[in-house]
This record gives sequence, structure tokens and C-alpha cells, in this order.
Amino acid sequence: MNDAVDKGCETCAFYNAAQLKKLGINVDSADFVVALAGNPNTGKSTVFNALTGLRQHTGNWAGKTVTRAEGGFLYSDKRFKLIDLPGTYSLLSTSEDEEVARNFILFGRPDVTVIVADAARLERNLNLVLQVLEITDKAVLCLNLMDEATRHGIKIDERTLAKDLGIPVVATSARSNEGIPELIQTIYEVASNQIACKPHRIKSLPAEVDQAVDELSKKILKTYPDLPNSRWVAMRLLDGDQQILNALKNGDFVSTT
Ligand SMILES: Nc1nc2c(ncn2[C@@H]2O[C@H](COP(=O)(O)OP(=O)(O)OP(=O)(O)O)[C@@H](O)[C@H]2O)c(=O)[nH]1
Ligand SMILES: [Mg+2]
Repeated sequence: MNDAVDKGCETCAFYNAAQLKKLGINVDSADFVVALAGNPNTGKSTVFNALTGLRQHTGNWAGKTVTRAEGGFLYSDKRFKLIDLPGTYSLLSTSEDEEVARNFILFGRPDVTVIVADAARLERNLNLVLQVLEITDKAVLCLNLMDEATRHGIKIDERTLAKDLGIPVVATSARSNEGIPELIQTIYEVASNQIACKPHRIKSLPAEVDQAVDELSKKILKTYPDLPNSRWVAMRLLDGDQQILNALKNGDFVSTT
């Protein structure tokens, strides 16, 4: 299909092309795949439109009633494919929307996941941010609706937030295009590994649970050595997550070169 596949390029989207195809995304013409996640009504589609302009189309996720929008943009000679995920408050897969969003981040392994958060209601948005960071290590927090936050007298220390979360934070007011050029530049830098993310992960588990997660995680890594989130997968298995169990059985975690 492409040279990159033959070379087994581990840094670009082609590496995972077959898995993405299974999820209904054709990445034949993309260098990087970017997912847009976030709580409902945080401006994901507005950010998506600002990034992709008219280069987009919509359909449904395979076998689901959930709509899917995908589009693209070109930056620094690289082609970015963007997927607008359904808005969710969590990734525990208790609804079709959550299942779609989680499966895409987990099995589609986008090069970058942009989490769009409402800057005026940051605290309630952080739950999803932390869940996404348990699954993927390449992410950008887009603090959208900054104009609304400012109007309410809310100030956010973006630097400290970025340091605490371990990922870059970009403030935007997507409706008026503010911050969008900075967001594009940051997506590019994370995709091309110029910015290294060190996402915050839960560390304070009770000792026994921690040990069980550790042991199971090591076993998972033996079978799937390139899995970036084996501890998260181990935690879900210990929690009796049937979907994750099935995914392990079906080999959905294998990157398909
Ligand atoms: N003031 C202001 N309004 C915004 C901004 N971004 C988006 N909006 C508005 O917020 C509303 C929701 O935006 P959407 O882009 O549909 O949000 P969404 O996250 O895609 O929503 P769902 O897909 O339903 O989860 C719309 O009325 C937008 O015009 C912004 O930066 N500032
Ligand atoms: Mg939307």
C-alpha cells in the first residue's frame, strides 16, 4: 500500500493502518491520525471545523448509530487526518458513544489525541482528561471556550496545568479561531515527537492491587510488547471488563503492519 508499511515505520499512522481500517478509517493518504475527544458540548466540532475547513465528510461508525466526522489538513508538508469522536464524560464503555470513543483511542492508536475541554468548567472535564491519559501517551489538552472563561473571570494557569498533566495545553476560542494556529503547531510537534508527553497516571493504588496490576501487566507485555498502556489494560481486566477481555482474545491489541 505504501513504502512506510513495508518499512514498518513505527512513528506514523501507516504502522497501524489495518487496525484503523477495521474501525472504518482509511489512512491511505495520511501521515498522522489525530483524534478529537472531549465532554459533550465543549466545542469539539467547532475545533474540528476550524482545523479542517471544508475538507471533511461524515458517516456512521461501522455497525453503530453514532455519527463520525473525518477530515484533514496539511501542515509542514505532513498530511493530518482528523477524527471527531462523540462527546463523552467517561471512557468506561457504558454507552455506544463511550464505546466508540474508547475503541478508537485504544485500538486505532491515533498519533495524537486532542482532548477538547471547557475552560469555564475545567474541573468537571478533568475526569475524562485523566481517563484518556491512562490509555494514550500522546495527547494535547485544548482548553476551549476561553472567551467564556474570561467573561466569567476565570483564570487558568496553563503552564502548571501542562506540568501536572504531563502534556501540552493550548488555550483556544475556536468559534473565533483564536489559538487554532498554536493548536496545529502543537499537534504537529507531538505527532513528530518534538514534544515528549509524560502523562499523569494514577500511582496511589493500594499495595495489593498495585502488585496484582504489576504482575498482570508484565504478562500482557510478554504477549503484546509494544502496548503503551498495559497497566490500564490490566486494571480493566481485574475490574472484569468483558470488552477488554474479548479484545485480548481477538488480538485487537496487535499492531498490524
Ligand atoms: N463562545 C464560544 N462558543 C464556542 C466556542 N467553541 C464552540 N462554541 C459554541 O459551543 C457550542 C457547542 O459547540 P460544538 O462544536 O457543537 O460542541 P461539541 O463538543 O462538538 O458538541 P457535541 O458533539 O454535541 O458533544 C456551539 O454553539 C458553538 O458555536 C468558543 O471557543 N467560544
Ligand atoms: Mg460535535
